[in-house]
Amino acid sequence: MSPLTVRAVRAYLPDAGGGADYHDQPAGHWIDDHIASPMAKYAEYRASRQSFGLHLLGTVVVEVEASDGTVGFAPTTGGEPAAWIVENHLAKLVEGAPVTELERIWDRMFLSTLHYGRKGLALNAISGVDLALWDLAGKLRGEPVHALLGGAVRDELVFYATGPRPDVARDLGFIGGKVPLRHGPAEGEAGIARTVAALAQLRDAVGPEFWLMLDCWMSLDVRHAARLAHALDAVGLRWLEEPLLPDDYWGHAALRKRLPAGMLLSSGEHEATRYGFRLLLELGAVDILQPDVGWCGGLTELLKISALADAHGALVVPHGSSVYSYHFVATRHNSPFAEFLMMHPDGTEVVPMFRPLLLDEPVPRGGRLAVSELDRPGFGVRLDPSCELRRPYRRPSP
Ligand SMILES: C[C@H](O)[C@H](O)[C@@H](O)[C@@H](O)C(=O)O
Ligand SMILES: [Mg+2]
Repeated sequence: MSPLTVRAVRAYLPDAGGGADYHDQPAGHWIDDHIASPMAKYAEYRASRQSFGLHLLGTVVVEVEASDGTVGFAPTTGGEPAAWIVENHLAKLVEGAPVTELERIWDRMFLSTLHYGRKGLALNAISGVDLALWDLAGKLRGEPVHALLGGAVRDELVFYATGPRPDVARDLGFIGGKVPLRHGPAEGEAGIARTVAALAQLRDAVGPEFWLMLDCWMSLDVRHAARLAHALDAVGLRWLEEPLLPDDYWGHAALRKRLPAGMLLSSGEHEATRYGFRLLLELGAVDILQPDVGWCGGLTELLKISALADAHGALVVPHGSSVYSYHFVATRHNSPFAEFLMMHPDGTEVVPMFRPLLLDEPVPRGGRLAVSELDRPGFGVRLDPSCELRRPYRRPSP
């Protein structure tokens, strides 16, 4: 019997916001409420990250159809430009390939886009195709992706929650709460004082044992980050996250040496491929790597990043990406917990992270998720038919 091949690759855009581009939310959502960013040095862009376009790309849904009609899919961030890359470039390299050749397909997608890729949008597009191929592989075998990855090393996943209410996260059973930094260097000492007061209040609310983390979303410089970290020493932060520009590997390494004892440094959600993460590891820049499986190159690349990190004794706790990272976390010894992004508008309820895109999207209950809840073929989720999709770069069927 001839091997199954990829018959078609398609890229769709949902008509609704949210989904994989979870920053694409209506006004008033906590995730766009005065959160520090590199653009906050410009006062007009300080109150909202949407004001400088953080939400503009939107979600892209990639489908890969096998020659027997089976379809795998995955969403990621990238919107219409990513759809163009998938339909007008990557599809040329993927259509006709045996569905089992994920490594060779990945290599061809990465090498053929080097002249405009390496990181960012092109790697988001490659990640979407790669994740859709893993979903297809599971569906063809009738196995959940975690089984294809060598099987679970734990029976349940435990989660920390990212959002504005770590007090609610604690009551919901999460192991920790990560809050966004709101005041960057442009707000000077007054900004530091406001952050210290807010975090001290949160520490009082959650008690001494509950993990508290601060996500700085690339907004600081080494000097300000070191000053802020020491001002927060009494709060007992578990880690300081992504304080500097992602390309400032050297700054991360210098800052890590200047943090208070016991405060870890995490980064990586805007990094891509084993090459970028190798630089973070070899410079001793981070304690915890946080690749996003929809942005770093997909699951095929995340496995390489994970093995490299493991050899360096670093943890890999993927940036919130719903089921697309849960199957991975379930199977990796150096991924002891996972992130859950609280996408409810005020962060007080657990709702599916990629809503309104998916059906059967599992969510933590009591801050935990049994691996058995992932035991459906592929990534175990379906597209919600009520979420309209359009295909802007439709090509004639092969
Ligand atoms: C909450 C943070 O500001 C980001 O919006 C979030 O997407 C990311 O940095 C995270 O770690 O979840
Ligand atoms: Mg982050």
